[in-house]
Amino acid sequence: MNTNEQPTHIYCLAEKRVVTHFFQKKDCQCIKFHLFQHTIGIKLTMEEAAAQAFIFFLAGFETTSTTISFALFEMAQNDSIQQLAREEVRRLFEKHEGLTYEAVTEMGYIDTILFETMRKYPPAPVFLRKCTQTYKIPNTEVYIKEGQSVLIPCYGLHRDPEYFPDPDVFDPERFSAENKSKIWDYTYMPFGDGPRNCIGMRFAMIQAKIALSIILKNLKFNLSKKTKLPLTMEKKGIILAPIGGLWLDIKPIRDQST
Ligand code: HEM
Repeated sequence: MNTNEQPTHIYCLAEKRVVTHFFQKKDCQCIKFHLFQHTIGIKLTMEEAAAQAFIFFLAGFETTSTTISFALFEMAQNDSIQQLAREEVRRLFEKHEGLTYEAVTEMGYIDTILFETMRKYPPAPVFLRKCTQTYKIPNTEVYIKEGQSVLIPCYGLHRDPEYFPDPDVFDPERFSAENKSKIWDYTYMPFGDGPRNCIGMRFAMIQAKIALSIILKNLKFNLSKKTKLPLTMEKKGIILAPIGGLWLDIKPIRDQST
Protein backbone atom coordinates (compact mmCIF):
# COMPACT_ATOMS: atom_id res chain seq x y z
CA MET A 1 0.00 0.00 0.00
CA ASN A 2 1.13 3.53 -0.76
CA THR A 3 2.17 4.91 2.65
CA ASN A 4 0.86 8.36 1.70
CA GLU A 5 -2.66 6.97 1.48
CA GLN A 6 -5.00 6.60 4.42
CA PRO A 7 -5.56 2.87 4.97
CA THR A 8 -9.18 1.89 4.39
CA HIS A 9 -11.33 0.49 7.17
CA ILE A 10 -11.33 -2.93 5.51
CA TYR A 11 -7.52 -2.82 5.13
CA CYS A 12 -7.09 -2.06 8.85
CA LEU A 13 -9.52 -4.82 9.83
CA ALA A 14 -7.82 -7.36 7.55
CA GLU A 15 -4.39 -6.35 8.81
CA LYS A 16 -5.44 -6.70 12.43
CA ARG A 17 -6.99 -10.08 11.75
CA VAL A 18 -4.14 -11.48 9.66
CA VAL A 19 -1.22 -10.01 11.57
CA THR A 20 -2.37 -10.65 15.11
CA HIS A 21 -4.34 -13.82 14.53
CA PHE A 22 -2.50 -15.67 11.78
CA PHE A 23 1.09 -14.55 12.24
CA GLN A 24 1.58 -13.82 15.94
CA LYS A 25 -0.66 -16.28 17.74
CA LYS A 26 0.32 -19.16 15.43
CA ASP A 27 -2.90 -20.98 16.20
CA CYS A 28 -4.91 -23.45 14.14
CA GLN A 29 -6.18 -20.70 11.78
CA CYS A 30 -2.56 -19.67 11.20
CA ILE A 31 -1.62 -23.20 10.12
CA LYS A 32 -4.63 -23.35 7.81
CA PHE A 33 -3.69 -20.02 6.24
CA HIS A 34 -0.11 -21.15 5.58
CA LEU A 35 -1.28 -24.53 4.26
CA PHE A 36 -3.68 -22.73 1.92
CA GLN A 37 -0.90 -20.47 0.64
CA HIS A 38 1.40 -23.47 0.22
CA THR A 39 -1.25 -25.58 -1.59
CA ILE A 40 -2.18 -22.99 -4.18
CA GLY A 41 1.39 -21.71 -4.47
CA ILE A 42 0.34 -18.07 -4.11
CA LYS A 43 1.42 -15.72 -1.37
CA LEU A 44 -1.21 -13.12 -0.54
CA THR A 45 -0.06 -9.59 0.16
CA MET A 46 -1.89 -7.61 2.84
CA GLU A 47 -3.58 -5.59 0.09
CA GLU A 48 -4.81 -8.77 -1.62
CA ALA A 49 -6.09 -10.16 1.69
CA ALA A 50 -7.90 -6.86 2.31
CA ALA A 51 -9.32 -6.91 -1.24
CA GLN A 52 -10.66 -10.45 -0.71
CA ALA A 53 -12.23 -9.42 2.62
CA PHE A 54 -13.78 -6.38 0.91
CA ILE A 55 -15.30 -8.33 -2.01
CA PHE A 56 -16.78 -10.91 0.39
CA PHE A 57 -18.27 -8.10 2.45
CA LEU A 58 -19.60 -6.23 -0.58
CA ALA A 59 -20.80 -9.27 -2.53
CA GLY A 60 -22.07 -11.27 0.42
CA PHE A 61 -24.04 -8.87 2.55
CA GLU A 62 -26.25 -6.46 0.63
CA THR A 63 -27.11 -8.99 -2.09
CA THR A 64 -28.77 -11.45 0.28
CA SER A 65 -30.48 -8.80 2.41
CA THR A 66 -31.84 -7.13 -0.74
CA THR A 67 -33.24 -10.45 -1.96
CA ILE A 68 -34.94 -11.10 1.40
CA SER A 69 -36.44 -7.58 1.39
CA PHE A 70 -37.85 -7.90 -2.15
CA ALA A 71 -39.24 -11.37 -1.36
CA LEU A 72 -41.09 -9.93 1.66
CA PHE A 73 -42.27 -7.00 -0.44
CA GLU A 74 -43.78 -9.35 -3.05
CA MET A 75 -45.33 -11.63 -0.43
CA ALA A 76 -46.84 -8.61 1.32
CA GLN A 77 -48.77 -7.97 -1.91
CA ASN A 78 -49.61 -11.64 -2.57
CA ASP A 79 -51.28 -12.99 0.53
CA SER A 80 -51.89 -16.46 -0.92
CA ILE A 81 -48.16 -16.84 -1.70
CA GLN A 82 -47.27 -15.64 1.80
CA GLN A 83 -49.71 -18.15 3.30
CA LEU A 84 -48.41 -21.06 1.18
CA ALA A 85 -44.84 -20.24 2.21
CA ARG A 86 -45.84 -20.07 5.88
CA GLU A 87 -47.58 -23.45 5.61
CA GLU A 88 -44.42 -24.98 4.14
CA VAL A 89 -42.33 -23.59 7.01
CA ARG A 90 -44.72 -24.88 9.66
CA ARG A 91 -44.93 -28.32 8.06
CA LEU A 92 -41.14 -28.66 7.83
CA PHE A 93 -40.47 -27.29 11.31
CA GLU A 94 -42.90 -29.88 12.65
CA LYS A 95 -41.45 -32.72 10.56
CA HIS A 96 -37.83 -31.92 11.50
CA GLU A 97 -38.53 -30.63 15.03
CA GLY A 98 -37.37 -27.10 14.32
CA LEU A 99 -35.06 -25.25 11.99
CA THR A 100 -32.61 -27.94 10.85
CA TYR A 101 -30.43 -28.25 7.76
CA GLU A 102 -32.84 -30.93 6.45
CA ALA A 103 -35.82 -28.58 6.91
CA VAL A 104 -33.99 -25.85 4.96
CA THR A 105 -33.06 -28.16 2.08
CA GLU A 106 -36.69 -29.30 1.75
CA MET A 107 -38.07 -25.74 1.43
CA GLY A 108 -38.94 -26.17 -2.23
CA TYR A 109 -41.70 -23.56 -2.39
CA ILE A 110 -39.56 -20.92 -0.68
CA ASP A 111 -36.82 -21.79 -3.19
CA THR A 112 -39.22 -20.86 -6.01
CA ILE A 113 -40.11 -17.60 -4.23
CA LEU A 114 -36.42 -16.70 -3.97
CA PHE A 115 -35.71 -17.59 -7.61
CA GLU A 116 -38.68 -15.51 -8.78
CA THR A 117 -37.62 -12.63 -6.50
CA MET A 118 -34.13 -12.66 -8.05
CA ARG A 119 -35.69 -12.75 -11.53
CA LYS A 120 -37.70 -9.58 -10.93
CA TYR A 121 -35.04 -7.94 -8.79
CA PRO A 122 -31.55 -9.32 -9.56
CA PRO A 123 -29.35 -7.74 -6.85
CA ALA A 124 -26.54 -7.36 -9.43
CA PRO A 125 -28.58 -5.93 -12.36
CA VAL A 126 -25.57 -5.95 -14.69
CA PHE A 127 -22.21 -7.65 -14.61
CA LEU A 128 -19.10 -7.33 -16.71
CA ARG A 129 -16.73 -9.41 -18.76
CA LYS A 130 -13.62 -8.46 -20.73
CA CYS A 131 -13.24 -10.13 -24.12
CA THR A 132 -9.96 -12.09 -24.29
CA GLN A 133 -10.21 -13.10 -27.95
CA THR A 134 -11.90 -11.33 -30.87
CA TYR A 135 -15.23 -13.03 -31.50
CA LYS A 136 -17.72 -12.78 -34.36
CA ILE A 137 -21.32 -13.19 -33.26
CA PRO A 138 -22.65 -16.02 -35.49
CA ASN A 139 -24.92 -15.00 -38.39
CA THR A 140 -24.09 -11.30 -37.93
CA GLU A 141 -21.32 -8.91 -38.90
CA VAL A 142 -20.86 -7.89 -35.28
CA TYR A 143 -17.40 -8.39 -33.76
CA ILE A 144 -16.51 -8.21 -30.09
CA LYS A 145 -12.88 -7.17 -30.13
CA GLU A 146 -10.16 -8.43 -27.84
CA GLY A 147 -9.92 -6.24 -24.74
CA GLN A 148 -13.44 -4.88 -25.16
CA SER A 149 -15.66 -4.75 -22.05
CA VAL A 150 -18.99 -6.51 -22.34
CA LEU A 151 -21.85 -5.55 -20.09
CA ILE A 152 -24.36 -8.34 -19.44
CA PRO A 153 -27.84 -6.84 -18.83
CA CYS A 154 -29.19 -9.32 -16.32
CA TYR A 155 -32.15 -7.12 -15.28
CA GLY A 156 -33.13 -6.58 -18.94
CA LEU A 157 -33.01 -10.31 -19.75
CA HIS A 158 -35.04 -11.20 -16.65
CA ARG A 159 -37.76 -8.71 -17.62
CA ASP A 160 -37.84 -9.59 -21.32
CA PRO A 161 -41.35 -10.87 -22.22
CA GLU A 162 -39.81 -13.09 -24.89
CA TYR A 163 -38.19 -15.20 -22.18
CA PHE A 164 -40.52 -14.51 -19.25
CA PRO A 165 -44.13 -13.80 -20.35
CA ASP A 166 -45.87 -11.13 -18.22
CA PRO A 167 -42.52 -10.24 -16.71
CA ASP A 168 -43.94 -7.84 -14.10
CA VAL A 169 -46.14 -10.56 -12.60
CA PHE A 170 -44.60 -12.24 -9.56
CA ASP A 171 -45.17 -15.94 -10.15
CA PRO A 172 -43.01 -18.46 -8.24
CA GLU A 173 -44.53 -21.22 -10.42
CA ARG A 174 -42.10 -20.22 -13.19
CA PHE A 175 -39.49 -22.05 -11.12
CA SER A 176 -41.51 -25.16 -10.22
CA ALA A 177 -39.76 -28.46 -10.98
CA GLU A 178 -41.91 -28.77 -14.10
CA ASN A 179 -41.39 -25.25 -15.47
CA LYS A 180 -37.77 -24.58 -14.49
CA SER A 181 -36.35 -26.74 -17.26
CA LYS A 182 -38.23 -24.66 -19.88
CA ILE A 183 -36.19 -21.53 -19.08
CA TRP A 184 -33.70 -20.77 -21.87
CA ASP A 185 -30.02 -20.99 -21.02
CA TYR A 186 -28.38 -17.64 -20.20
CA THR A 187 -31.67 -15.77 -19.85
CA TYR A 188 -31.75 -16.23 -16.06
CA MET A 189 -28.47 -15.39 -14.30
CA PRO A 190 -28.94 -13.80 -10.87
CA PHE A 191 -25.65 -15.34 -9.73
CA GLY A 192 -23.82 -14.73 -13.02
CA ASP A 193 -22.50 -17.64 -15.05
CA GLY A 194 -19.30 -19.40 -16.07
CA PRO A 195 -16.13 -19.95 -14.03
CA ARG A 196 -16.41 -16.53 -12.32
CA ASN A 197 -20.00 -16.87 -11.19
CA CYS A 198 -21.02 -16.23 -7.59
CA ILE A 199 -18.93 -18.24 -5.17
CA GLY A 200 -21.49 -17.66 -2.38
CA MET A 201 -24.56 -18.93 -4.27
CA ARG A 202 -25.35 -21.95 -2.10
CA PHE A 203 -24.55 -20.10 1.10
CA ALA A 204 -26.79 -17.18 0.02
CA MET A 205 -29.74 -19.50 -0.67
CA ILE A 206 -29.41 -21.22 2.72
CA GLN A 207 -29.00 -17.89 4.51
CA ALA A 208 -32.07 -16.40 2.80
CA LYS A 209 -34.20 -19.48 3.52
CA ILE A 210 -33.23 -19.45 7.20
CA ALA A 211 -34.12 -15.76 7.49
CA LEU A 212 -37.39 -16.07 5.56
CA SER A 213 -38.53 -19.16 7.46
CA ILE A 214 -38.04 -17.48 10.86
CA ILE A 215 -39.80 -14.32 9.66
CA LEU A 216 -42.70 -16.22 8.05
CA LYS A 217 -43.22 -18.41 11.09
CA ASN A 218 -43.49 -15.51 13.52
CA LEU A 219 -44.68 -12.49 11.55
CA LYS A 220 -47.37 -11.49 9.10
CA PHE A 221 -46.70 -8.58 6.82
CA ASN A 222 -48.59 -6.20 4.56
CA LEU A 223 -47.44 -3.39 2.35
CA SER A 224 -47.11 -0.06 4.16
CA LYS A 225 -48.52 3.11 2.64
CA LYS A 226 -45.03 4.56 2.95
CA THR A 227 -43.76 2.38 0.07
CA LYS A 228 -43.90 4.40 -3.14
CA LEU A 229 -45.49 2.38 -5.99
CA PRO A 230 -44.58 1.67 -8.71
CA LEU A 231 -41.04 1.11 -7.45
CA THR A 232 -38.30 3.11 -9.10
CA MET A 233 -34.75 1.95 -8.73
CA GLU A 234 -31.67 3.93 -7.75
CA LYS A 235 -29.57 4.53 -10.86
CA LYS A 236 -26.16 4.95 -9.27
CA GLY A 237 -25.76 1.98 -6.94
CA ILE A 238 -24.02 -1.31 -7.73
CA ILE A 239 -26.72 -3.31 -5.96
CA LEU A 240 -30.37 -2.90 -7.00
CA ALA A 241 -32.25 -0.72 -4.52
CA PRO A 242 -35.62 1.09 -4.67
CA ILE A 243 -35.72 4.85 -4.19
CA GLY A 244 -37.36 5.54 -0.84
CA GLY A 245 -36.85 1.98 0.44
CA LEU A 246 -39.33 -0.83 1.02
CA TRP A 247 -41.75 -0.35 3.90
CA LEU A 248 -43.89 -3.10 5.39
CA ASP A 249 -46.47 -3.27 8.19
CA ILE A 250 -45.49 -6.20 10.36
CA LYS A 251 -47.61 -7.95 12.96
CA PRO A 252 -46.56 -10.81 15.25
CA ILE A 253 -48.50 -14.07 14.84
CA ARG A 254 -49.68 -15.01 18.30
CA ASP A 255 -51.88 -17.96 17.35
CA GLN A 256 -49.56 -20.32 15.41
CA SER A 257 -52.57 -22.26 14.05
CA THR A 258 -53.80 -19.30 11.94
C1 HEM B 1 -28.66 -13.44 -3.22
C2 HEM B 1 -27.39 -13.34 -2.98
C3 HEM B 1 -26.31 -13.13 -4.01
C4 HEM B 1 -26.39 -12.78 -5.33
C5 HEM B 1 -27.66 -12.51 -6.15
C6 HEM B 1 -25.04 -12.73 -5.86
C7 HEM B 1 -24.72 -12.41 -7.17
C8 HEM B 1 -23.44 -12.38 -7.67
C9 HEM B 1 -23.09 -12.06 -9.04
C10 HEM B 1 -24.08 -11.70 -10.16
C11 HEM B 1 -21.75 -12.14 -9.15
C12 HEM B 1 -20.93 -11.89 -10.42
C13 HEM B 1 -20.87 -13.21 -11.17
C14 HEM B 1 -20.36 -13.12 -12.57
O1 HEM B 1 -19.70 -12.14 -12.94
O2 HEM B 1 -20.62 -14.09 -13.36
C15 HEM B 1 -21.22 -12.51 -7.84
C16 HEM B 1 -19.88 -12.69 -7.56
C17 HEM B 1 -19.40 -12.97 -6.29
N1 HEM B 1 -20.13 -13.26 -5.17
FE1 HEM B 1 -22.14 -13.25 -5.03
N2 HEM B 1 -24.17 -13.04 -4.85
C18 HEM B 1 -24.89 -13.30 -3.71
C19 HEM B 1 -24.39 -13.67 -2.47
C20 HEM B 1 -23.07 -13.85 -2.17
C21 HEM B 1 -22.55 -14.28 -0.89
C22 HEM B 1 -23.42 -14.63 0.33
C23 HEM B 1 -21.18 -14.29 -1.00
C24 HEM B 1 -20.13 -14.65 0.00
C25 HEM B 1 -20.34 -15.12 1.20
C26 HEM B 1 -20.85 -13.90 -2.35
C27 HEM B 1 -19.56 -13.78 -2.83
C28 HEM B 1 -19.25 -13.48 -4.14
C29 HEM B 1 -17.88 -13.34 -4.62
C30 HEM B 1 -16.61 -13.52 -3.79
C31 HEM B 1 -17.97 -13.05 -5.98
C32 HEM B 1 -16.82 -12.82 -6.96
C33 HEM B 1 -16.49 -14.16 -7.61
C34 HEM B 1 -15.36 -14.08 -8.62
O3 HEM B 1 -15.09 -13.00 -9.15
O4 HEM B 1 -14.77 -15.13 -8.91
N3 HEM B 1 -22.02 -13.64 -3.03
N4 HEM B 1 -22.28 -12.66 -6.96
